[in-house]
Amino acid sequence: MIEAHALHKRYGRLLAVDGISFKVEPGEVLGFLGPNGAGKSTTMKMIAGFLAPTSGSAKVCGHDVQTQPMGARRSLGYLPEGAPGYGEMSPDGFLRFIADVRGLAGDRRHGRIAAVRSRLQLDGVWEQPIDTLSKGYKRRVGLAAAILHDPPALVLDEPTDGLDPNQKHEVRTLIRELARERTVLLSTHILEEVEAVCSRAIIVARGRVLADATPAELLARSRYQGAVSLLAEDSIAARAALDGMPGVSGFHQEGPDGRLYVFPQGRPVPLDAVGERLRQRGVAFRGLQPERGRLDEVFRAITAGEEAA
Ligand SMILES: Nc1ncnc2c1ncn2[C@@H]1O[C@H](COP(=O)(O)OP(=O)(O)OP(=O)(O)O)[C@@H](O)[C@H]1O
Repeated sequence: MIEAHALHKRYGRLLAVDGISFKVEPGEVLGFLGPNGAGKSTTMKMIAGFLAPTSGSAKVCGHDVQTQPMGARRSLGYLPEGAPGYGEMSPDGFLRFIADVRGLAGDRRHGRIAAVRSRLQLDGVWEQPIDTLSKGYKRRVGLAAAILHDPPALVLDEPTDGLDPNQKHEVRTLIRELARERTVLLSTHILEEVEAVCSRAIIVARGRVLADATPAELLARSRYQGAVSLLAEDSIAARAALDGMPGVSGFHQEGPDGRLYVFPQGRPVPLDAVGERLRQRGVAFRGLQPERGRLDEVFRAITAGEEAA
């Protein structure tokens, strides 16, 4: 379990974190989401014990990060933003170094290094300087270091930032696997990541929590949820045909192909009835489909006007 209680962090005149509280239970992947400068990294550094809070506290598996740092550090794996330091070292040297820092010795040390080498598929680059690895492999080395001591809780700061789509997919699959037996807090500003790996998301801006919900609950706030969309040969005729239809609240046309969105009123727009009505009125159309809602729109609505100065 990871807990934050009224965390505050002040940098001079800037209150970067302004009373953030949450709990992450085992088996949960909590996405920490927010615009640039929202206070995500600062919060994660306070949970990881790299930065002292101005006030408030954090606990990892019941250990207070400030007053019981040894217990908290033992229980937590932390992936900082960007690439691992010590770029001149190979994954082999770096992970042996981390094992020393973590106080791993004997069979356990040997076993854990072999376990992360295999789990993160580092065989092919084991002796290569980290500086010369691709971003995807660098991130794998960072994750290997974070889980080397087999901690029950993980804090991952933007784990897929800067990776190409294949590497993103690979790291997300790994996170989902790791999360099965752990508590995971990850920060991101990539909305698709929330849907791909998170069981819950907290949206922060200017150091405050603005929303705490499951991805499905967030999607339910989208005006696109329950809408249908279609490509009409004559979209003015399509609008005229559907205008006033029960359950339809309005229209919006967008995108390079001029897709027409039909918004719901109360309950989802009935897809079949829309198709039937267009056919009856002789309006040619294709690509009629239901819409599931858009996280980007919900995120924008929640954080509008909340960018850091
Ligand atoms: N050491 C520091 N000294 C002064 N200000 C800082 C320091 N570290 C961060 N800040 C400021 O605190 C605010 C929060 O920064 P933080 O890095 O926590 O945000 P973030 O949500 O992680 O942003 P990003 O998505 O860009 O990484 C920003 O305005 C940032 O400029």
